[in-house]
Parts: sequence; structure tokens; C-alpha cells
Amino acid sequence: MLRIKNLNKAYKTRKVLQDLTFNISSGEVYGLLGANGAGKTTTINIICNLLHADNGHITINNQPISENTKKFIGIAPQENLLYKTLSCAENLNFFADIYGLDQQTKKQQIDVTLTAVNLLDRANSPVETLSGGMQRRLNIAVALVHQPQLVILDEPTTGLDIEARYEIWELIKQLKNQGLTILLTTHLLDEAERLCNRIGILKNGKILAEGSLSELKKLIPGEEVLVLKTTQEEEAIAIAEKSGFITRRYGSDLTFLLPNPLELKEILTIFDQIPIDSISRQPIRLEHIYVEITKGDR
Ligand SMILES: Nc1ncnc2c1ncn2[C@@H]1O[C@H](COP(=O)(O)OP(=O)(O)OP(=O)(O)O)[C@@H](O)[C@H]1O
Repeated sequence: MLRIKNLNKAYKTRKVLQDLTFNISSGEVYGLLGANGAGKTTTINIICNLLHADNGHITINNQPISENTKKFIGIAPQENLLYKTLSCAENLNFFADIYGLDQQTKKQQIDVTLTAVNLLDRANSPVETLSGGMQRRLNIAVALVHQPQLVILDEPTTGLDIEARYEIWELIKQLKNQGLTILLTTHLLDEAERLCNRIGILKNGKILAEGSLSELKKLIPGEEVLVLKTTQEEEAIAIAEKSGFITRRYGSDLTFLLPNPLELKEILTIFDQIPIDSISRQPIRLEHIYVEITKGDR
């Protein structure tokens, strides 16, 4: 549905997108994962025709991005785009008018989207009386009201408490189950892991790796992660490397990538010469993949 090929964008001499290439198929939730400044918002602004790339190709439904393709896209920006003194329904009415919905479709779509984001009972409440989580859900409703084919959610849970975050995740899962195509940008790895069919890891305006979680796992030289707490870290590293483990640090945690899964008994035998405060085996997660993939490109 969305095809992006060799997109480049620079602000003066600063290259922000460098041959950016990725596709999103219909019905897919694609996660664009990147740290602050990776180029996520710039990419979104180009997709929405708010910004022009210096060169490259970008199409939606095989049509080059233009004013005409705006109707295919719904965007929930990072900062809520809502009128605080207007009610939920009035906000949706305003945006539905911008998209040119007729009276009947508009009325119907306001009800449908308020129901989808679980705010029908707050239809007449002014936005300023809603919680932060509710406002974020309404911000997503604005993106849905004109029945777009592609919905862009730009860091939809940033700044929300965990309960509100769970509500947004549930909402995104529902939209996914309805077959909506979604581009989700986030720097929250567990968010991408939970919600996305495919993930692109973006750094300095380049996709460093892309695929489903299981495809990305194959890029990692390990089957399992071992987190070890010991007062004798140097000795632990020497022992581990002799056994073919790969040493990594995630924050202050001493961690090893194990090329093959081992029984805990076998692991304890390997480290039996040093004191161990704690040891835990974990499956490879997106967090580990992200660090592995981005570390060589810092
Ligand atoms: N109008 C601008 N003029 C100059 N530089 C800009 C402009 N907009 C963005 N940048 C720079 O381009 C880079 C990419 O920014 P962008 O906002 O696309 O990143 P992002 O991945 O969305 O980051 P964040 O998660 O912080 O929103 C950053 O280094 C940013 O400082």
C-alpha cells in the first residue's frame, strides 16, 4: 500500500533521511523504531505531504504522494491536535468537515469513531475535562474519522501512565484486528514488540534492519540471553568467552548471548569457580536486537 524508495532529506547540510526505503502492505502494522532524532517525524511529514523529500519515490495505492492522496491517510500526531474547549463530538465534526464528509456520513462516523475509542459516553464533554489517556484516544479518533486506508500513529503512548498506555495498546490491537493498515512510530521497544507485524529499525535516517520479530531475531548471534550478577565480573567474562558466549552490557547489566540454549544446571557448572549473586535466562527480545543492530552504527 505504501512504498518508500531511496528517500533523502536534508535540512541545510544535515542529512536527516538517507536512502530511506520500506514498504507497508495492506492490513499490516509496521513499527518504525528509532531514538529521538532518528527521522521518524520527518518521514511522517513527507508521507502526509507536509514536507517534500529532496529525492526518492513515495507512493500510496500506487499514486505519488500529493494533495490528492491526503484523504487516504489519517494522522495522530505526537502532540494532540485537539480544540480543548470543544467537545469530543465537536472536534470530530470539525475534522470531518475538513475531509469533506457529507452530513449523514459525518454523523455516522462520529458515532463509529467515538465507539471505537471508547468515548461515546463522553461525546459532549469538552476535551479539557478529559484525562490525558482519553485525550490521546480522541486524537486517534480524529485520525480515523474519514475512514483512511493508512493510519499513522506518531508515538501514541509517549507521556502516558501505564494504565492509559494499556488502553491505547488495546485500541491499536482492535484496529489491527479490523484490518486497518497502521504505521506506528515509537521508541518503546515493548510497544513495537506487542503490536507490530513488522518492524523497521531506523537510525540516522536509515533503516538498519527490518522484518518480523522472528526474522529480526535471526540477525542476532545468540539464541538466549543470560544476565549474571557477580562481584567477579572480569573472571565471569573470561569464563563465558571460553565457552563461546558473547559478552554484552545492557545498561549496567552484565549479559551474555548464548549461541545455543543451555540448561540452568549446565550454566551453573560453567560458572562454578566464581560467586554468583543472581543469574537469569531470558529469551531474545526486541531490546537485545535493537542494541545489537544499532551498536555498530553509533
Ligand atoms: N525543521 C528542521 N530544521 C532543521 N533540522 C530539523 C528540522 N526538523 C527536524 N530536524 C532534525 O532532523 C532530525 C530528525 O528529526 P525528526 O523529528 O524527524 O526525528 P524523530 O525520529 O521524529 O525524533 P523524535 O522522537 O524526537 O520526535 C533531528 O536531528 C532534528 O533535529
